[in-house]
Amino acid sequence: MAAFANLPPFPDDIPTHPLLVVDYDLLLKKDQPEIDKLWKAATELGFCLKNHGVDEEVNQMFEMGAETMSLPLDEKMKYEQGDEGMSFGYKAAGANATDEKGTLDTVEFINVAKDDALAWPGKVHRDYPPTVNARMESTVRPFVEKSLAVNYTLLAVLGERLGLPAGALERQHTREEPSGSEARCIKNPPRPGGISEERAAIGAHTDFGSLSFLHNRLGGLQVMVPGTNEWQYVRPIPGHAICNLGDAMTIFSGGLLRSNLHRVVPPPKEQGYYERWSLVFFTRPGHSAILRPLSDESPIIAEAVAKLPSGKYDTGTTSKEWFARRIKNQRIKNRTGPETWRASRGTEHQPSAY
Ligand SMILES: O=C(O)CCC(=O)C(=O)O
Ligand SMILES: [Fe+2]
Repeated sequence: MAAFANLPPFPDDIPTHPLLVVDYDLLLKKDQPEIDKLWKAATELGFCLKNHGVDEEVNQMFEMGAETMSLPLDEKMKYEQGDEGMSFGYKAAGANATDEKGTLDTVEFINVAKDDALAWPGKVHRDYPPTVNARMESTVRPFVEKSLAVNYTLLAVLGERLGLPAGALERQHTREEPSGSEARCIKNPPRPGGISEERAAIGAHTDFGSLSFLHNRLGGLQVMVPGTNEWQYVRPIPGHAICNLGDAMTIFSGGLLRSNLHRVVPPPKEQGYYERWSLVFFTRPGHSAILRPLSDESPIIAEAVAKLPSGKYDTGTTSKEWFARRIKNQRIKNRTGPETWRASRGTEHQPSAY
C-alpha cells in the first residue's frame, strides 16, 4: 500500500520490550528448542513469529482496509457492529471506552467473521460493505485460511506441551462451528506529538479469544511488562507477526498460559504524523465451548488448577457469552459508569468479574 512507503523507522531512543522471536518453519519441523521458546513466550507475554508465509495476504488485507475506510461514514455506519455484543462489522472511532472514566477510543476498524469469509457467497452472521465483498474471495478468505493454519499449528504445539491429547484444543476451535473468530483491519488517524500517551487509541486489555496473529507497520502497541506496572512499546519488525494469547488459553490451561495486558497509544515521535494501520486475525473458541480449565484431559493442567483458589477459572460461561459480554460493555452507548468498564474485563481481573 502506498501509504506504507517511506514510513519513518521506529526511533532508537525509546525503550522497547523485546519479544522472543519464534520461527514458524522450525515449529512445523517440530524443532524442540523452538517449541521450548514458544512455550516460554506463551507463559509470559507473547512472541514475534517469523517465516509465517502470510505477507502477501497481509498486504492485500491492508488494501481492503484502506478501501473500506475511505467509504463515506454514513455508508460504513450501515454495517456498524451495534450495541448488543456482536463484534462483526464496522466500528467507528469513539464507539468504545478505553478506560473506567469512559475516555473514547480513536480507532476505526472493520471486522470480518471467519464464518462469513469461509461461507462466502453464503452468509453466517451478517452483511459487509461492498469493499469487503469485492475482496472476500480474492483477499479475505485466503488471509483467513492462512491465519487459521498458523493458529492451528500453534494450538497443536501448545496442546501437546500442556499434556492434552492430540486434537483436544483444536476441538474447542473447529473450523465448522460458528465462533467469534475474525479478521480485523484497524486505522488510527495521525496523532502527532503533544497528545498524551494516556489518551489510548485502544485501551488496556487482554485479548478475548485464544490466539491473535497481529501485523503492524508503525509502533504504538505497548505491553505491560510482566511483574511490573510499566508499559513499554513493542518495536514492529518487518515481516514478523506479533502473536498474543487471549483469555481462553489462560482459562483452558488453568493459568499456565498467559494472556498479556496490552494497549495501543500514538506511535512515537515522527511516526505519530502518519496513519497507523494494523491487521489482526483472532482465533476464538467455538460459540458453545465452555470456558473452564481442561483439567480432565490433562494431568499437567489438573496439577496447575489444584494450586489455584477453588474455581478460579471456572467462568461458567460459553465462549459466545464471554465474548459478547466483553464487547458489549466496552461500547460507550452502554456505559452507565465505571462498573460498565469493569464488566468488560477479562482474565486480568478476579473471578468475581465474570
Ligand atoms: O493495533 C494493534 O497493534 C493491536 C490491536 C489490538 O490489540 C486488538 O485489536 O486487540
Ligand atoms: Fe488486543
